[in-house]
Amino acid sequence: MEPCWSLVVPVKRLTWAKSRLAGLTGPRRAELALAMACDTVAAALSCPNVAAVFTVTDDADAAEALREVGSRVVTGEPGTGLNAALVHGAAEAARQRPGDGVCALNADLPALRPGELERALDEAGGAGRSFLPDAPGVGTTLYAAAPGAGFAPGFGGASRRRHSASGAVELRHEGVDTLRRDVDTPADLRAAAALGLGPHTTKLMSRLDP
Ligand SMILES: Nc1nc2c(ncn2[C@@H]2O[C@H](COP(=O)(O)OP(=O)(O)OP(=O)(O)O)[C@@H](O)[C@H]2O)c(=O)[nH]1
Ligand SMILES: C=C(OP(=O)(O)O)C(=O)O
Repeated sequence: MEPCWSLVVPVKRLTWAKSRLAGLTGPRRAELALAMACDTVAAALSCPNVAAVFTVTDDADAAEALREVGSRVVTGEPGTGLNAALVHGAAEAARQRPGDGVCALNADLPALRPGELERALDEAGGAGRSFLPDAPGVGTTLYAAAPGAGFAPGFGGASRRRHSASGAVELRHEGVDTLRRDVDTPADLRAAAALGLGPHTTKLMSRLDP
């Protein structure tokens, strides 16, 4: 099958990222945020229906590493938060790959398996605008706009309810555990580890103090 999705993956400046993990990793928090982003991007790029991954970041260190794993880095976001950064990335994706569906994917999915993303995107292709709630069922890990559908993400806080109220279709929950398993807290990281972390995060975790 021809790849038909452009993914937009937002990566916050590393010094501000993953504040809820500060207690676990101390000064390694930024490295952990970047390792999880690299695993997310690498898994997404292995997905047969993903044509390109656009990472949106104004962090120079993150940009270098994210380029190395194969993403196209988009800089110059407005600086007004996550949804504005996603819209900025989606505009660049549409410029470079007109005709693709555009899908926002959080960068904190270190256990992501390409087959799960492939299945969700296949379903999203027939749904106009769609989304997948995170594992706790409050937030969102993926928001997709099929070709021709408007891209209007509403991430932040209780975004599952917001996306649902906007008329976006909630995708099936079955068989997509790694796609829903975002990592904000130490407990989330343990849950992701139980699913199987990607190589960047695994390598970093092995260096962290017990
Ligand atoms: N480019 C960009 N990415 C963002 C921004 N805010 C959040 N993100 C990204 O959006 C996704 C979800 O982010 P959050 O969970 O809200 O923030 P976080 O830094 O991951 O974690 P906390 O500090 O614990 O809130 C992650 O991939 C972040 O890197 C932003 O303003 N710009
Ligand atoms: C921004 C979101 O992610 P998180 O739960 O990681 O803050 C969200 O779920 O809308």
